[in-house]
Amino acid sequence: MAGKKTKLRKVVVIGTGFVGTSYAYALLNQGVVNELVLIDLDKEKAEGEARDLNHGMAFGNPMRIKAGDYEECHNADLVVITAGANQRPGETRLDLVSKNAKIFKGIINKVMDVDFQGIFLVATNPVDILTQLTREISGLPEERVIGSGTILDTARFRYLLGEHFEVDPRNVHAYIMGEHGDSELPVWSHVQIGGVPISKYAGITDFDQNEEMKAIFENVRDAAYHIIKRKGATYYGIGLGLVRLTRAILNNENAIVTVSAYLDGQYGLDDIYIGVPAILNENGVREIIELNLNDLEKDQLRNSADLLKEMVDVGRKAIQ
Ligand SMILES: NC(=O)C1=CN([C@@H]2O[C@H](COP(=O)(O)OP(=O)(O)OC[C@H]3O[C@@H](n4cnc5c(N)ncnc54)[C@H](O)[C@@H]3O)[C@@H](O)[C@H]2O)C=CC1
Ligand SMILES: CC(=O)C(=O)O
Repeated sequence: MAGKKTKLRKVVVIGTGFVGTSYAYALLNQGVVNELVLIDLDKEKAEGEARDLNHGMAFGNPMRIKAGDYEECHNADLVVITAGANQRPGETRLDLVSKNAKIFKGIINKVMDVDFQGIFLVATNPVDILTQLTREISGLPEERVIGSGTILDTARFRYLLGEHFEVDPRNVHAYIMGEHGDSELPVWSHVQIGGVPISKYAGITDFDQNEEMKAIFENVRDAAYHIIKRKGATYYGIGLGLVRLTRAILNNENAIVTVSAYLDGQYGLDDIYIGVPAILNENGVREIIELNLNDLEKDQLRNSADLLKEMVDVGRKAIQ
């Protein structure tokens, strides 16, 4: 029967460690793509992961999964990068910058060598800095280079607020902005529960002084440390977050999500990738949502951006 040809949706994931394979597993369960190619420095690992995932196909969603090489990026819609070192207990994300910047230089050059025309989605830490370096190395337009940014932190914030107020986290609207890391900020001025501002819902006005609210934010900010101390790495949350972003992009959803996106004057910041709410669609970042932040939030965002700018320079020097 002649019919409308459906567009193939091909994703390549580079790095098949904890994060890359959690993403692949979540993709298989949610049926977002037609083809998934796994690339890793350790080719045997990528091959083993592809076989294992394929053996779940009868219970998941039909798609092609295989291990491959960089030429697969030529016609990919999306290249997701999860390759590189992760934090050891006590290490910050920023401690990884030089090591992972060098790994990224090699990876991005190999992807661009095969004339990649799609969108990069970066998860490797420090994610804001590696996203900026990905853009600089690849030369792609900024809207087509995206970092997972604070998508996970925002999900953690919504989850903890939902637990505290006994409301489904899907009905909690809240953002974490800034660095995906220790300098991030909770945007208390825009938290809403079912459309009701949190100050009205909870009867609290000074969130930064309230012990319970402070503890919620600290648990968000320090979540990775708490998990890494207990199990060595975090991966399920970000795996699902990356699928959320994949859907927003490949389904042309125009979804508002917090990602690391390029600022060119928004929030008074220039030439920086940082976590902000943005509208994502098949072209990448369509638009940055500019919230009316209060003075404290503006200061916190600027401090976070200043720190990231310094670390971008460290990353640039490492790959000169
Ligand atoms: N953005 C976020 O919210 C999150 C980011 N992460 C970050 O994701 C990254 C990956 O973490 P894990 O999967 O736990 O690490 P992992 O060590 O389990 O996996 C990393 C993989 O990268 C591969 N790799 C290393 N160099 C490579 C190269 N040049 N080319 C191709 N593959 C290469 C390794 O062989 C390994 O399979 C880390 O930087 C981690 O901090 C982790 C959790 C959340
Ligand atoms: C490791 C990391 O970046 C996280 O879990 O937030």
